[in-house]
Amino acid sequence: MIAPSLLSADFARLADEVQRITDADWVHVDVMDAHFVPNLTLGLPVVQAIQAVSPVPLDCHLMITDPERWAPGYAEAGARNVTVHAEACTDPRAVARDLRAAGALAGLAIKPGTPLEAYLDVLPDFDTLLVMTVEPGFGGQSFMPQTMSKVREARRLVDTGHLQLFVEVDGGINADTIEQAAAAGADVFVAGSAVYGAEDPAAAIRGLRAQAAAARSRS
Ligand SMILES: O=C(CO)[C@H](O)[C@H](O)COP(=O)(O)O
Repeated sequence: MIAPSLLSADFARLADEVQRITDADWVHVDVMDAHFVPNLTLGLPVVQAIQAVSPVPLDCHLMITDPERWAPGYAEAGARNVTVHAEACTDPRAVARDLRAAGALAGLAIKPGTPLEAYLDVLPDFDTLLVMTVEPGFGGQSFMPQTMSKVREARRLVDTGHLQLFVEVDGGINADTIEQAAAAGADVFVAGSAVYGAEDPAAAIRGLRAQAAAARSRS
């Protein structure tokens, strides 16, 4: 699945920007609070407005502190998937339970320096594992190949039946890096600049999806 990140879209024209990516599987919405990450983007009222006009399901990535308090609101707004950061949670299982009860898939994100092993016990309660392939906070950064060991391990756990979730990657995903992430076993690819920076976003989405599918079938 390809999930273009609105972080690279024109924030003054969000309704038009979601219409440019109707070929996408999810639209990725980065919520940043200038506290968990050193950047500030948008919050629930804007997500509600996007939800009302988006033909594509929303994938909300909450880079915020106190996700226990705020995350369920994004699920109640109708987002398909809501991801919280493991590093920000005091009780990840409780967040997952609340997200699912509100009708969303529950996602857990880990930063590049966070080991997967630290969260293996809670992952059965989640539907999505987001492996950050850059430090969260800004678009346009370089993909960190050292994060692929976590994607490979998550893929192995899914393929052997120990976990049942989507493996998502986010940060620096483009035509030069997507095959590496697909070969490692990712299912969902967030791409900001590679889609919204392209002359034809729809063609960019199709190209990335074809590259990922080919790399996955070769691996
Ligand atoms: O979560 C993010 C940053 O924290 C963004 O989704 C991500 O960086 C996408 O942008 P790009 O594809 O340009 O790297």
